[in-house]
Amino acid sequence: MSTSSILVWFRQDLRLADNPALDAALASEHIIPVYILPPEGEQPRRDGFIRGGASRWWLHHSLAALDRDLRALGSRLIIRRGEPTEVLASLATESGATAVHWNRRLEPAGIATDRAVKQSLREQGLAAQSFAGNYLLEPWHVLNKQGAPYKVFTPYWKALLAEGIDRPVVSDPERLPPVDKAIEGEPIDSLGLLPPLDWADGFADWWTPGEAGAWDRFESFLDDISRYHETRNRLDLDGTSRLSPHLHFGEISPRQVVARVRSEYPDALDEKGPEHFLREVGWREFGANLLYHFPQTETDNLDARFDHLPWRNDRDHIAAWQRGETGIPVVDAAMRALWTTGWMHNRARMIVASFLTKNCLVDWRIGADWFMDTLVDADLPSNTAGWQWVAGTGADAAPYFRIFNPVLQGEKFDPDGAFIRRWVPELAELPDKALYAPWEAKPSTLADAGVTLGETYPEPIVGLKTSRERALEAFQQIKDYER
Ligand SMILES: Cc1cc2nc3c(=O)[nH]c(=O)nc-3n(C[C@H](O)[C@H](O)[C@H](O)COP(=O)(O)OP(=O)(O)OC[C@H]3O[C@@H](n4cnc5c(N)ncnc54)[C@H](O)[C@@H]3O)c2cc1C
Repeated sequence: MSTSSILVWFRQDLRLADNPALDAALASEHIIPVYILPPEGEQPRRDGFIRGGASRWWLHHSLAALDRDLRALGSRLIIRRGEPTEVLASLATESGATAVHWNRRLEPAGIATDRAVKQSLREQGLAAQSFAGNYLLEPWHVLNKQGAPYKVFTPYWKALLAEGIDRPVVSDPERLPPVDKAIEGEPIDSLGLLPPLDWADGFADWWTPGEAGAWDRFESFLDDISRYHETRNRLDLDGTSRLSPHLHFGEISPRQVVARVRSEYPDALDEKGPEHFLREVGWREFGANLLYHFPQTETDNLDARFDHLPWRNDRDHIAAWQRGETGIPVVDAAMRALWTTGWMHNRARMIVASFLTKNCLVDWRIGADWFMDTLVDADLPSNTAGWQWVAGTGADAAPYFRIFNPVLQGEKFDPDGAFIRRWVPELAELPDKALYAPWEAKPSTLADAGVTLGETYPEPIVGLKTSRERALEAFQQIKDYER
C-alpha cells in the first residue's frame, strides 16, 4: 500500500462498484471522496440553464445514499461548493493529497470543466487522472471506416457490437480508509437542492435514489426482461426498467447492466427481450456519441433547413402542454404523470414531443428545456437527441412528415385506457370509444360520464387534422434549403 493520499472526485458516477476512478485509488493509504457543487451546478447548460428541480431532488438523495454507503465502509463524502479547480486545489493542500482521480463527463460543459481542472491541477504539481466510467465505450472509439462519427443508429449499434459491448467491470471495495477528521465538508441539506415547494414530495413514492435503489429496480426488472420487446411500448404497463435516472447519475454503470444481463442470458443478443433492452442501452451511447461529435446540437438543429422553420411558439399552447391541459387525453396524461413522478415513458415522450413540435409548431428547444427541468433522468445527450429525433431536426431523424396521431397512439399503446384514466381522472367514466378523442363523442356520452368539454376538461387546443396540415406546409417552405 502506498502512503500517498488521493482525492476521488465524484461527479455523475455516484456509486462505489465499477467505479474506475475509485478503484485506481484503492492502493493508496488515504482516500478522500469528494463531491463539488459548482456555483450554478455542474450541469451542462444552455444559456444559463441549471440542473432542474426534479434532477436536484434526485441529486440530494443520491448524495445522501453515497455518503451512507461510504460510511458503511469506513469513509465519508466530503461535500464542498465552488469552482472545481479551486476546491480540489484547496482540498489537496488541506489533506496533503498528491493526486486527483475522476470519471470523465462527455457533455460539452463537462469536457470543458475536465480540461480546465486537469490543466490547473497539473500546473500545481498534482497528478490528475481521468477514467472512463459512464459509458460502454467512449465516442472516439466508435467511428466508421473513414474515421468519421456515425449519425445513424443502426450502423452505430453494429459498430459498437463489433467493438464489443462486454466491457470489464471493476469490483466494489470492501473497506475504505477513514477520512481525517480535520477535513470538513458541507452538510447535504445546506446545498439547497430540495425544492422550496412540496411538489416533489411524491417522488419518494416512485424512486429510491442511490446504488442500492438502482440494483433493486434492475433486479426486479430482470424478472420481466424476456417480455421487454412486447411490453416496452405499452403506456399502461410497467414494462421498462426505469433505470434512466440511476444511469444518468451513475448509480449503476452501463457496463454493469450489460454484464448482469449477460450473466442471466449468455446469448442475450439472440433473445428478443434482452436484445431489445441492450439495444436501448445502445441508444444512450448513441446520444452521447452525437453530442460529443456534434456539440453544436445542444442548441442548434443538426439539419440546418430547420433554422428557417416558422415556429409559432404560442405561449398559451406551451402553458397548456406543460400543465397537461391540451384537451388531447394521452398527451395530458403523459404531461401530468411527468409532473407527479418526474419520469415519462419513452413512447409518451415521443407522443408529447411530436404534438408540441408539429401540431403546435413549438420549437423543440422549448420542450427540451421543460423536460430538463422536470425529469428526474434529465440527461443532456439523451434529451437533445430525443427531441431532435422527434422534431425531425436531428440525425437519423423521424422524417418531418411522420406526425404522430395522438388518438391512434393512445388506442394502440394504452388499449384499455388505464393510463389515461389514471392521470386524467376527470375522463375516467368515459367509455373506451370516447376516451381517446372526447371531442368526437356524442353529447349524451359525455354527459353520462360527467364530462363537459371546456369546463371539466379542455377542448383540444388545436385541431389534429388542421394542425397536421399546417406542419406539413411549414415543412414544404423549408425543404429546399441546404441541410
Ligand atoms: C423527447 C425525448 C426526450 C428524452 N429525454 C431523455 C432524458 O432526458 N434522459 C434520458 O435518460 N432519456 C431520455 N429519453 C430517452 C428515453 O425516453 C428514456 O431513456 C427512457 O424512457 C427511460 O426509461 P427506462 O429507463 O424505463 O428505459 P428502458 O426502456 O428500460 O431502457 C433502458 C435504458 O436505455 C436507455 N434508453 C432507452 N431508450 C433510450 C433512448 N431513446 N435514448 C437514449 N437512451 C435510451 C436509458 O438509459 C434507459 O434507462 C428521451 C426520449 C425522447 C423521445
